[in-house]
Amino acid sequence: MTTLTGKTDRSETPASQPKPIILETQKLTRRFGKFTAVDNLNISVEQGEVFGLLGPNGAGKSTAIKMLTTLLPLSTGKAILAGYDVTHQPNAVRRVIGYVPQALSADGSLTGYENLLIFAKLYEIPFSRRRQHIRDILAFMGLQDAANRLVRNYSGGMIRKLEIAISVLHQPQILFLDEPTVGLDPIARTQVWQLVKQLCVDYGTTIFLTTHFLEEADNLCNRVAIMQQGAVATIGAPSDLKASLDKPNATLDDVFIHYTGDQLTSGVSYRDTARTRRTAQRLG
Ligand SMILES: Nc1ncnc2c1ncn2[C@@H]1O[C@H](COP(=O)(O)OP(=O)(O)OP(=O)(O)O)[C@@H](O)[C@H]1O
Repeated sequence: MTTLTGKTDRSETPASQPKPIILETQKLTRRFGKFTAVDNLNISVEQGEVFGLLGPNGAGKSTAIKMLTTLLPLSTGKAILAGYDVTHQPNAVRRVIGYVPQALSADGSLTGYENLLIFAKLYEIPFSRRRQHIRDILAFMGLQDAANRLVRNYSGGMIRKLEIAISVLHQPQILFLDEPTVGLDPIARTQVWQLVKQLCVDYGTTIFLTTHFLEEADNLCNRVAIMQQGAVATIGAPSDLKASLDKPNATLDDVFIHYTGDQLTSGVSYRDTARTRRTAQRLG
């Protein structure tokens, strides 16, 4: 079955077949002056995987995503996405990725449909297919009834869904989500995570995300990397990481604390930050 991403539905792929690596970094490094924000990052992500980049504030997660999405030049190292080199083939990389940044990116003064229309034009989706394509995506996101409402009247969860809809309009192979559920209430968070999972299951989209919600990362991610001070402290399937701790019924929180010490440079604990962000209002 051809899908939104233009790829084959994963359900048709035999489970035993090894999946290709769609994203690989080799010694990915970013310095700001003398400070190293991302330090020799080596990560590989399989096609169709949900991969989570975790870590305390300032660990380097957003900087890594900005390099992978061509928004920030690499200091040293290499990153290959869907066969394209981010340094030497940035335009090709941009065509195969979608990106939802932390900050609000939808235009509140336009309707949901108009927001999508602008990007459909930017992505050069042919006029004959534009209308139907936007309708299909709005339906997938459960936003069809809100299509003609101004986005400034959307809830935070609806805006996030619209931003994800915009980011997959051009059928990216890899979707980057930088803290997609920050500031959302628990119900909206669950809806967004379900959508992300659905994108992956139905359309084979590879998801690369950051989050501060470890329980959700545990449920959603096939593998996670925990970053600490720019470097990968550990990487693996949540179940394997939990099993590797000498603690019965260990959670991903336990794994996180084990590798990071659960302390921010400011002295505020990671859990406090996650709690604060849980109640934050994205739209002010
Ligand atoms: N443009 C910049 N100039 C100087 N330092 C920067 C710049 N961007 C990021 N940094 C620093 O790099 C480090 C990593 O920041 P980054 O935003 O990648 O962390 P993060 O893990 O995404 O944190 P958070 O969870 O708070 O989003 C931080 O110490 C930050 O202050």
